[in-house]
Amino acid sequence: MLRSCTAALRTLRALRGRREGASPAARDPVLARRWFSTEKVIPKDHALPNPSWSKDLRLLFDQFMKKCEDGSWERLPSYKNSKLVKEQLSQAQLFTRGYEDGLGFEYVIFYNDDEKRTVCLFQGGPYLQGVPGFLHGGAIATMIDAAVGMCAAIPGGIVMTANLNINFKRPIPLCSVVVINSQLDKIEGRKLFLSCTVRSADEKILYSEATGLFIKLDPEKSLI
Ligand SMILES: CCCCCCCCCCCCCC(=O)SCCNC(=O)CCNC(=O)[C@H](O)C(C)(C)COP(=O)(O)OP(=O)(O)OC[C@H]1O[C@@H](n2cnc3c(N)ncnc32)[C@H](O)[C@@H]1OP(=O)(O)O
Repeated sequence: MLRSCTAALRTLRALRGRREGASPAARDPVLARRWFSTEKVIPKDHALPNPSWSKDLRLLFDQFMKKCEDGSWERLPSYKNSKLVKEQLSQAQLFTRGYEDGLGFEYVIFYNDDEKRTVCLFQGGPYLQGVPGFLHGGAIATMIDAAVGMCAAIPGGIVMTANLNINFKRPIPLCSVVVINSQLDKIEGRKLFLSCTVRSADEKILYSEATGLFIKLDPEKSLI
């Protein structure tokens, strides 16, 4: 936990240095290599380990990657930008991917098609603080929405959250790793009903429980 916070703060210090006119490369060669690479820019898959990931997150990631080997689970890639956005919205980014590595939402989602469920491994960084030392409830809700939404979107296609009901049972320590288990419970026409739990990496602490209703968009209806 301490190491991941340290890595996140290193990024933060380098960014501050950049604002103040100092070269991040001079301050941090690791960041410099990452930022000033001459390689062709290709969309970055953010659902892969980076140096801000804690040992706990790496360990769980490796365990799930092993489960992917027989095809029962698959890792879902994740990108900041969507090709769907129009030119004037070219700065649009997926909310959960708008932070430098380690400062905000670090996560990866795995999907099991037979069981219609996802497991999201999530490490909330220092920019997501609410009560000092703990994650902000809105950040937890965001991550639940994204994880449960993904579980709905794979079978449902383009869906939107109509209702999300969360019970926050225990505060989540900042920079710790939690496991968000989401399950598709029922489909009724365009309505997808899901539930989820948020637990500590060792599964001993139940932090939050939630239920969600997602609606498959009707192509005949306009959103506005
Ligand atoms: C492949 C995709 C990739 C995506 C990648 C990125 C994923 C990242 C994931 C990020 C995830 C982030 C996700 C986000 O951030 S989504 C952003 C937050 N959500 C919104 O902004 C949604 C706003 N709401 C709407 O636009 C509309 O209300 C929607 C589209 C949801 C439904 O309007 P629509 O006109 O289409 O449907 P309808 O009104 O005919 O209703 C249909 C049925 O549903 C029932 N109903 C409706 N609402 C409720 C309710 N609140 N409780 C109980 N029931 C409700 C209704 O009674 C009816 O039932 P029935 O009469 O048929 O029995």
